[in-house]
This record gives sequence, structure tokens and C-alpha cells, in this order.
Amino acid sequence: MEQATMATVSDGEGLSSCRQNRRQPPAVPTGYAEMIEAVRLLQDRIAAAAPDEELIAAVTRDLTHAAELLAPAEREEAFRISGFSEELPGNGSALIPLVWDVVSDASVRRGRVRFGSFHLGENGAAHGGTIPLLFDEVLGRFANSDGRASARTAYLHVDYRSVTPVEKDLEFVVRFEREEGRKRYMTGALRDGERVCAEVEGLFVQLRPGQP
Ligand SMILES: CCCCCCCCCCCCCCCC(=O)SCCNC(=O)CCNC(=O)[C@H](O)C(C)(C)COP(=O)(O)OP(=O)(O)OC[C@H]1O[C@@H](n2cnc3c(N)ncnc32)[C@H](O)[C@@H]1OP(=O)(O)O
Repeated sequence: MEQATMATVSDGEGLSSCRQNRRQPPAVPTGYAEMIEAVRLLQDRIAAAAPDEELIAAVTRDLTHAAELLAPAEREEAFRISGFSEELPGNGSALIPLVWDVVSDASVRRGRVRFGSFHLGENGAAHGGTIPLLFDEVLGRFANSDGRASARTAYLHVDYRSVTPVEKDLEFVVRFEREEGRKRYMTGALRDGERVCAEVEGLFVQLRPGQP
């Protein structure tokens, strides 16, 4: 059985084993990014379509076939790629809205994001649940960056300032405000040009040794 490589850091507080759940970034096979891109396109097309019965039957048949092809390739979490590869757009997860052009220094991280038809709530606006999803991802990655021990989201306070459009490139900025012991305080904002769509404040708490 393949073994995961676990990273360990010394943080001087006896919490080094908190990184026990970390593993090396997975190798990404050729064509993997394109496969995830195809899933994103599929999600958006299904969300945008009103197909007739014949088309529904054909798509269901092909999707079932694709699921059967993938079944033998299923692996335990430590060996999976989707959602774990920072070299892929959206970390290779079709769940997370597509994030790209991420640039960062020690305290500020900026990037762009695009919600698709898959994320539509109503009237051209992204579903309210997709915005905390984005913030959890981008704040969480920043909170866990630079070799820090693993931290989980304790809370996310999201203010919806104006509608967040789908199918449009938006900008986000995330700030690593401060660390107090095991607590990491983050803030962020999502903008459509100059207009603020949503703001967030989040707390991430570093896990104790053995804490799941
Ligand atoms: C393995 C990890 C993944 C990382 C890998 C990285 C790889 C790549 C990045 C991935 C990017 C995506 C990152 C998404 C991260 C998730 O989404 S994680 C999933 C969602 N979150 C969860 O499931 C967390 C569930 N909750 C818990 O596990 C526990 O409640 C927590 C958050 C770990 C805290 O519990 P605890 O360790 O027992 O904390 P506790 O000792 O009671 O409190 C510690 C301090 O925090 C404060 N605190 C705790 N909770 C709260 C709260 N809700 N409000 C206010 N204060 C609080 C306490 O008051 C205390 O303060 P002080 O007294 O020290 O001043």
C-alpha cells in the first residue's frame, strides 16, 4: 500500500505534530487539469440547460459511463489530487469557484475568481453559500501558509454588501491580520471592480496534537 509523506515543522510550542495530517503536494498527471476543467464546464452547462428527455437520457448514459471509468482509480484522501494541488486552477477542485492570478506577501494575498452558472442563486447573483465557500478556501489557505501548523476554520463572518455576479471576473483580497497563540485572524473582501460584493472576518485555530 502506498504511504503518504507527512510533513513536520517545529513551532517551539510542542505543537509540531499538528502538521501530522499534511502531506506532500500530489504529482499531477498530464491532462488532469483539463479533466477538471471539463467537469467545471459540465457543471455550468447542466446548470444553464433545460434539456428535453432524449438529451437527458443521452447525458445520463455518458455521465454514468464516465463514473464507471473512474471507479477503479479511487484512492484514500492522502493520495487524491482534486482540491490538494496548488499548481492547478482552483486547486483542482470543481467545487471551489475558479481562482487564479493569486499573488501574496506575508500579510496580503490577492487574486481573481469567477463564479459560473453552477454557482447561480437567482437574478444573475451567486448563491449565498458559494461566497463563504470561496472565503473559507482563500482565507484557509493563507492561514495555513508558510509552513504553519494546520489550523481549522472556527468561524467565518460574512457580510453581503451587494450582489456577486456570476460569469464575471471578480477580485478578492485577503489579509492575515494577526496571530494570538493558536488563533489566526483573517479578513477579506470580494469586489466587482470598485464595488464591494462581500466582506469577511475569519478565525482559524491551530489544531492540538492528535486533534482531528
Ligand atoms: C487539518 C486542517 C486543515 C489544514 C490543511 C491545510 C492545507 C490546505 C489549506 C486548505 C484550505 C481550506 C481550509 C479550510 C479549513 C476548513 O474548512 S476546516 C473545516 C471547517 N471547520 C471545522 O470543521 C472546525 C470544527 N471545529 C473544531 O474542530 C474546533 O472547534 C476548533 C475550531 C479546532 C477549535 O477547537 P479547540 O481546539 O478545542 O479550541 P479551544 O481550545 O476551545 O479554543 C482555542 C481558542 O480559540 C477560541 N475559539 C475557538 N472556537 C471559537 C469560535 N468559534 N469563536 C471564537 N473563538 C473561538 C477559544 O475561545 C480559545 O481562545 P483562547 O481561550 O485561547 O483565547
